[in-house]
Amino acid sequence: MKTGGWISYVKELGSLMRYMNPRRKKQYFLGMGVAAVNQTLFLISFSLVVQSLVNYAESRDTSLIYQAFYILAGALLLENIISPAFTYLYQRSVEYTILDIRERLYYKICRLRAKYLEQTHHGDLLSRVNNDVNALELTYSSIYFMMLLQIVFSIGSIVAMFILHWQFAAVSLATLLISLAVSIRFARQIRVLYGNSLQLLGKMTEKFMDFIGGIQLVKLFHIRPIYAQYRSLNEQATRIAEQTAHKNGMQTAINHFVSYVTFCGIIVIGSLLYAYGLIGMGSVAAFAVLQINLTHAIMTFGTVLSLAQNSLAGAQRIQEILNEEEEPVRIGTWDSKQVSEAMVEFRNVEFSYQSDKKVLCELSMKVLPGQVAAIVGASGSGKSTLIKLLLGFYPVDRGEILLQGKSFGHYTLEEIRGQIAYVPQDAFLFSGTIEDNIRYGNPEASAEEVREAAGAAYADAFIQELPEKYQTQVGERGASLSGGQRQRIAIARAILKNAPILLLDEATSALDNESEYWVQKALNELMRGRTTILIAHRLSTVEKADSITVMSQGSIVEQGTHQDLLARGGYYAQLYG
Ligand SMILES: Nc1ncnc2c1ncn2[C@@H]1O[C@H](COP(=O)(O)OP(=O)(O)OP(=O)(O)O)[C@@H](O)[C@H]1O
Repeated sequence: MKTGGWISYVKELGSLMRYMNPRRKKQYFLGMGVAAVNQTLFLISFSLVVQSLVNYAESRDTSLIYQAFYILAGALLLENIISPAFTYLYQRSVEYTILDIRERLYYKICRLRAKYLEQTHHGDLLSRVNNDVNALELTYSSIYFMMLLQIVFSIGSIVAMFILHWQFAAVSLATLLISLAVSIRFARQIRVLYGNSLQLLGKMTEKFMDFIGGIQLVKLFHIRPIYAQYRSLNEQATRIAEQTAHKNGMQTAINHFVSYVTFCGIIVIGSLLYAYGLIGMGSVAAFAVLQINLTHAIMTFGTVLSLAQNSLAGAQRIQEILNEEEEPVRIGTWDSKQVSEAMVEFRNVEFSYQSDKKVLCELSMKVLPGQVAAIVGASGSGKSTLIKLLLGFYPVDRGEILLQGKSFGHYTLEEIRGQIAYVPQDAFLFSGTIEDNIRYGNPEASAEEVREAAGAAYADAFIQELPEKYQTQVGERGASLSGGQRQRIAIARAILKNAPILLLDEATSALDNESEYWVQKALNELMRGRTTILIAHRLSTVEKADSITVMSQGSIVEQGTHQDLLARGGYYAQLYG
C-alpha cells in the first residue's frame, strides 16, 4: 500500500470534522479520548486478572486473589462511573453538530439559485438532508469512537504484550499490520459501492415522491412504468447491498484467518516456552486473552472502516449542496440615471434560460402606481417568466427592471420581495393551521389582524364553520381544503403582507362558479389601492384592467385597453373573438 494512499485516507476521514465547530470539537475529542482510554484499561485489566488467577493456581499465594479483585474493582469503577460521563460529553457534541448541519442545509437551500432548485428533484434534496446526514451522524456518534477505541486498545494491548514478552508482541504487531492493510484495501472498494448506493437512495426518494404526489393518477391510469422504475432502482440497490455484503464477508474471513493462525501460533510457541521454563503459565494465559481481544479489535476496526465509507460518500453529497452557488444579495445594475414614474417598469428586457433560446426579447412595459396591468398571451409566450424576473429569481440578460422608479440594483433581493405580494395559480399551503398559514404574510400580526385579513378575503365565514376554526390543520399542501378555500387563504396571506405591488397568476381558472365568485371578490379586495400585475389565462377577467399587454413568443405584440385592442382588430381581437 502506498504511503500517499494512507495519508489521503486519514485526511479524508479527518475532513469530516469540518462540520463541527471548534468548541464542540474539543468536547468531542476529550469525551471520546477519555472514554476510549477507560474502555481500553477495562479490557486490558481482564488479562491481568487472568494472569493473577492462573499464577494463584500455580503458587497458592492468596495475595494474588486480592490483586485480581482490586484490578477488577478499579476496572468496573472506570467503566461504569467515569466512562458514561465522558460518553455523554461527546454524544452531546454530535447531536449539536447534526443540528448545525441540518440548519446549514436548510438555510443554504433557502439561498440557492432558482435555476438549481428548478433543475434538482426535491426527492434528491430530501435524501441528502435525511439519508446523508444520518450516515454522517452514525460516523460521529459510533464509527469514530469505535475506530479510536480499537486503535487505543490495539496500542494498549501491544504495549502490554511487549511488557509480558517482546517476541510474542512482535508477532501480534505483524498480524495487526496485515489486517489493517486488508481492511483499507476492502474499504476503498466498499466506498465506491456506498457512493452508488446513496445515489440510488436519492433516486428512489425522487421516484417515491413522484409516486405519492401523483397517487391519484397512478390509481386512475394504472400507471405501471412508475412502479417499474421504482422496482428497477430497488433491485439495483439490492444488488449493490449484496456486493457490499460480499466484500464485508471476504474482509472478515481474511482477518479471521490471519488472526486465528496467529492465535494458534502463540498457543503453540507459548506452550513450548512454558515447557522449557522460559515463561510462566500466567503470562501465557494473559497473552492469550490479549490476543483474542486484539483479534476482535482488528476485525471491528475493519468493519467500522467500511461503514465510514458510507459517511464519506454522504459527506461528499452534503458538501456538493453547501458548495452550490447562492443567489446574490442584489441583482441588476445600480444606475441612478435610470428613473421612472412607473411603479414597475420593464425596459428593453431580454432573457433566456439557456443561451441558445431567447424567452423574452426587447420587452418594455410600464405599470403606473395604483393601476392594474393584465398580461395575456398563448401558453409558453413568457408570462410566468416575467413574474420570475420581477421576483428576482433570475437576473435579466439585458435591459433593466425598475421598481418604484429606481433600477433593480438599488434594492437587495429581500427588499424587492418585501415590496411584492404574490398569489400563484396553485395556492400553496404549508402543513399547519389555517392561522399559521395566513400569518406567514406577516409573522408579527396579531390574531385579530389575521381574522381581519381572512374577513377581507371572504374566508372567515367558511373558516368559522370548520370544527377547529382558525386552528384547523390544513393537511399536506392544504389537502383538507377545496381549491377555492386554499386560494382565499393565500389571498388573506397576501392581504396581511400589505405590500404595494401585487402579482397575480390568475387564480380562478380551475374553480367552479361559486368558488370563483368568492375568490374574485377576495381578489378585488386585495387589489384595492395596490399596483397589480395580473397574468390572465382567460380573457374575460382582463376587461377592466387599465392596460393589457399581449405577448407572443417572448415579445409584446400589442398594448392598450380592452376597447383599444378590440377596435384595433389585431391579435387580441382574434384571441377574444
Ligand atoms: N425553468 C425553465 N428552464 C428552461 N426553460 C423554461 C423554464 N421555464 C419556462 N421555460 C420556457 O420558457 C418559455 C416561456 O415559459 P413561461 O412559463 O414563461 O410561459 P407562460 O406564458 O407563462 O406559459 P403558460 O401560460 O402555459 O403558463 C417556454 O418556452 C418554456 O418552455
